[in-house]
Amino acid sequence: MIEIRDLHKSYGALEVLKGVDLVAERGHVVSLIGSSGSGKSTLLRCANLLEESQQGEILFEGEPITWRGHGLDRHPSDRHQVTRIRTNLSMVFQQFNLWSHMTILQNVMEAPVTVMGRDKAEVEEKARYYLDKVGIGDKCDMWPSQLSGGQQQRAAIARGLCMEPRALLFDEPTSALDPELEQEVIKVIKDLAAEGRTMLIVTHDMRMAADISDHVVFLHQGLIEEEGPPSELFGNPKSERLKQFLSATQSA
Ligand SMILES: Nc1ncnc2c1ncn2[C@@H]1O[C@H](COP(=O)(O)OP(=O)(O)OP(=O)(O)O)[C@@H](O)[C@H]1O
Repeated sequence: MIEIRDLHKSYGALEVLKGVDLVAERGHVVSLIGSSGSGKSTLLRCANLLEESQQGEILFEGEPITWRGHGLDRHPSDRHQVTRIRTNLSMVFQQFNLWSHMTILQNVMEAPVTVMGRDKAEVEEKARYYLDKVGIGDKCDMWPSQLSGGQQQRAAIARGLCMEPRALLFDEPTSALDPELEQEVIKVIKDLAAEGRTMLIVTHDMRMAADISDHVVFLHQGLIEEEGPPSELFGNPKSERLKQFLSATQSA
C-alpha cells in the first residue's frame, strides 16, 4: 500500500502539489489523470524519491519514505535507503532511458546485479522470463536502437519488473504504443496487480484509465479535485472541472 498524506511540493516559487492525500491499496491499480501541468509526474517523482517534497508524508507499506532536508542521495546511509526504496517502488518512465551501450538483456539485468548485488545467473533467468512476459523474449541480444518505440517501452517495463518491486510507478506507460501493443502492456499491468503489486499510473489515456484502474484520481492544479472508481469518475463525474476535462479529452 502507498499512502500519501498532505504532500506539498514547490519548484522555487511555483507551488505544484498543494496538499495531496492519496491511498493506493496493495494489488490495486490507481490512475492519476488531469491536465498538463497539474502535478501528476511530480507526484510520482516524489514517491520514487526523485524529488524532495517540502511538507507531508509518503508511506510505503507503513514505512515513511519521505525525503527532506539534506538533498537526495548525498549521505552514504541515505543512498542505501534510497536504493532500497527504489527497488521496492520501481518507476517506469515516459522516456525509456535504456542504456544505449548495453543489449536489452544487459539493460534489464543491470540494476539487480550491480545495484542490488543479486546472483547474476538467477537474475539472467528472471530477466529472460520478464522479457518473455512482455513479448520481447527474442530481442535479448539486440541494442535498444534496434527496437521500435513500443518494444523499448516493454523492455523498460521488464527492467522495472526484474527488480521484483512490490509497487510500480508508471509515467505514461502506453504513450508510444499502437493500440495492439497498448493492450499487451495493459494486460501485463493487470497481471502484475493480480499478483499483489501496487500500481500507480500517470496517464492521458482515459480509455486505458477506465479499463485498467481500481481507483482514479483527478488532479487539478496540485490538488485532488475528485476521485473514485472508474465507473463513477467517468460515468458520473461530479465536479464541473472534471466534466470539462473529460469532454475536452473526448473531443481531442
Ligand atoms: N524540475 C522542475 N523544475 C521546475 N518546474 C518544474 C520541474 N518539473 C516540473 N515542473 C513544473 O511543475 C508543474 C507540474 O509538472 P508535472 O510534470 O508534474 O505535470 P503533469 O501533470 O505530469 O503534466 P503532463 O501531463 O504535461 O506531463 C509544471 O508547471 C512544470 O513546468
